[in-house]
Amino acid sequence: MFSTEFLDLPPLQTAAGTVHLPGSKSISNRVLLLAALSAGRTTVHDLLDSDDTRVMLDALRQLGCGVKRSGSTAHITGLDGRIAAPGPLKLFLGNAGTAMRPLTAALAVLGGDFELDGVPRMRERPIGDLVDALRQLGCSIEDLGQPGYPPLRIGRPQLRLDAPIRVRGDVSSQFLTALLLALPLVARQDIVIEVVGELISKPYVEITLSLLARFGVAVRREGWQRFTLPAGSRLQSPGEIHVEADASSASYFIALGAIAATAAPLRIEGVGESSIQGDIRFIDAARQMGAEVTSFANALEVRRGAWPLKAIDLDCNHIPDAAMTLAVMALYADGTTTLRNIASWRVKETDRIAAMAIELRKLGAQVEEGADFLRVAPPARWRPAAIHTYDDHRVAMCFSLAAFNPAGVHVRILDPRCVGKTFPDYFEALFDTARTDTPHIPVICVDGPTASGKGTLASQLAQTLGYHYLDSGALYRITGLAARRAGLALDTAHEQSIARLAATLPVRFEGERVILGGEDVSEAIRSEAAGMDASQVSALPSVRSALVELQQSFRRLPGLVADGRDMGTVIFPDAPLKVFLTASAARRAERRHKQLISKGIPAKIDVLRADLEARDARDTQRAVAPLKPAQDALLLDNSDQGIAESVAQVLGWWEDKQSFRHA
Ligand SMILES: Nc1ncnc2c1ncn2[C@@H]1O[C@H](COP(=O)(O)OP(=O)(O)OP(=O)(O)O)[C@@H](O)[C@H]1O
Ligand SMILES: Nc1ccn([C@H]2C[C@H](O)[C@@H](COP(=O)(O)O)O2)c(=O)n1
Repeated sequence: MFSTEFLDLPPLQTAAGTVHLPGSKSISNRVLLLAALSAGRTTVHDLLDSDDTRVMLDALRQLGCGVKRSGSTAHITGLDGRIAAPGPLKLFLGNAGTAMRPLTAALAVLGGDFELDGVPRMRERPIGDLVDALRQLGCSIEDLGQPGYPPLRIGRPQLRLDAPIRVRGDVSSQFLTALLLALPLVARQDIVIEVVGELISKPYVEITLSLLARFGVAVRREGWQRFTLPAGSRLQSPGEIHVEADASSASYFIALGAIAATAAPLRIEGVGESSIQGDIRFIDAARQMGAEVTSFANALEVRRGAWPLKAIDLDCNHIPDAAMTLAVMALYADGTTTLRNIASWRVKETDRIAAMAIELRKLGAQVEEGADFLRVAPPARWRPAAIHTYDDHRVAMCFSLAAFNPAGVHVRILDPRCVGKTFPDYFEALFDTARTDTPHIPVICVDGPTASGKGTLASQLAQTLGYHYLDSGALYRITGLAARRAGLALDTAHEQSIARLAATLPVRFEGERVILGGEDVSEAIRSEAAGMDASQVSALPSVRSALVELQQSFRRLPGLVADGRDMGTVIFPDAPLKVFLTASAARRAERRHKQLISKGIPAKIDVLRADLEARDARDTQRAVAPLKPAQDALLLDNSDQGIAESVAQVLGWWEDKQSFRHA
């Protein structure tokens, strides 16, 4: 997952390959709660691992439920309708509506002493209609803050089950879902639920009914107005259950295929058109806009059909979450798109109608918003934009698709980590399937003499920007080590043999570790002697040529920070930012001395200084790719600068080259 403050998306052009979708959030959290409340042990396969499922699992553990996880499988030992830890207990449910609403209902009918709360936005998400329904039933629920919103305190109920329970269905279908999931716990007699108002997001209620059936409870439904839980209903574990991949998450890749899969279809693994999730009907909307979608049992293939996409006017009540993706597809349409009946967007993770309108306008679109609709006309002129994401995963994911704009303007996604709610590796999946010409992939080069702090600076830049990192010196160090181990003298007489070694290095980078032929050589290549050997082999032209392609292969989306001696002059001459980092020899010797001593390696400062000056001399005087600043490099002497200052300086230079409008 990208945990950076922002993520810059360079212009993206096409898409291809296969994406494997994570499990559905809606199904995962329903299944977890049902498994926890039921009798027996349930093994849940393909469970989504995300912020929302984590808060649900934590809450279930606190309630005394047995939870064991291994990878995407969870083993839940159910409570069989009795809470092992009836409180007092405080449950923190983040911003997970799929945890807050059903847990409120389940705990309220079972009774105990519980306080349920979440992040500040959760305190703005209404729950009053559910609380009203539960109070009709005789549940004890106290508003601890603003009435009708979390936090809530739950006490012991005095249940009255004979009269129908009336619940509003026109604000959120989660209120009805919460009652349906909780009431089998107390179905000593038939329990009737009546929906007041037009029920929205019906497909989500269908998911609830179908999962209840898997747990042995057959709800009788009369239209979408009346639901009966038969007397004697009891939640019973099905033993094993598989979570379908998330159909709402599929929408970003269906849209990606429609916008950018020009040569071959994009394959989406995990859901097919027969999914039980309502958002799968996003496919119909995408087809209307021009996508060519083929469905398989558990996969989809999508490619671009009509281009530009066709503008649509659509009632989106049945696909409330996925419909946000349509708003971004509308940027690529041949006219104005109208998305109707989306009032529920206003009470989601953020006010999504307002958020989408503001951010789409930043890109240059003409947008009109109403209480329950959004109208989007594509930009006459695209503008680069920094997209505010409002701690809303869907805003972040759908706006990433704006990076395919034909004007090639850059898009910055602020707080990309918010995708952790449902699709932690969303951006990784996007970068695996998006394609762009290599020159579009940004590279920051940091060249300079030894111990100037290149590695420190470059790796911190990469971390801050979410870019890949290339320590090119490590490749010469590994080559030197491999040559020594092969018994080769590091001289021109052995140049071809060493070059052959370099071209076929069995090297792997695992985070900070360097693995050569299965052996961890991370420490071995860091010695001063290995640095000298690297300097020697790096003076051999054939060795340098042998390593060019490998170094250039590190240039991958979303970008690269590379450090070395010739990054800006030879390997990435088109890099948009080149930094030549220096510090006085005295200061560099001091730093190296400190570095070695801190690792328990004895060293003498004057010897280190002589060594690094010898290395500087060889690196700058060699015939091929000598150490020197590229013509367009910015010089940074950090002799009197700390690390943070150097990093801030270079980030400032990088920022000056960007053209984002900040919100
Ligand atoms: N601006 C700075 N101020 C003080 N110390 C620094 C600064 N930059 C780096 N250092 C320290 O100097 C030491 C050498 O830094 P680093 O390993 O990044 O240098 P390098 O240029 O990559 O060296 P080499 O080319 O030999 O790999 C490290 O201990 C690092 O923490
Ligand atoms: N792009 C590069 C990187 C490194 N070298 C050579 C010269 C250095 O002395 C040696 C070790 O590099 P370090 O790990 O200290 O950065 O490798 C080079 O020629 N070109």
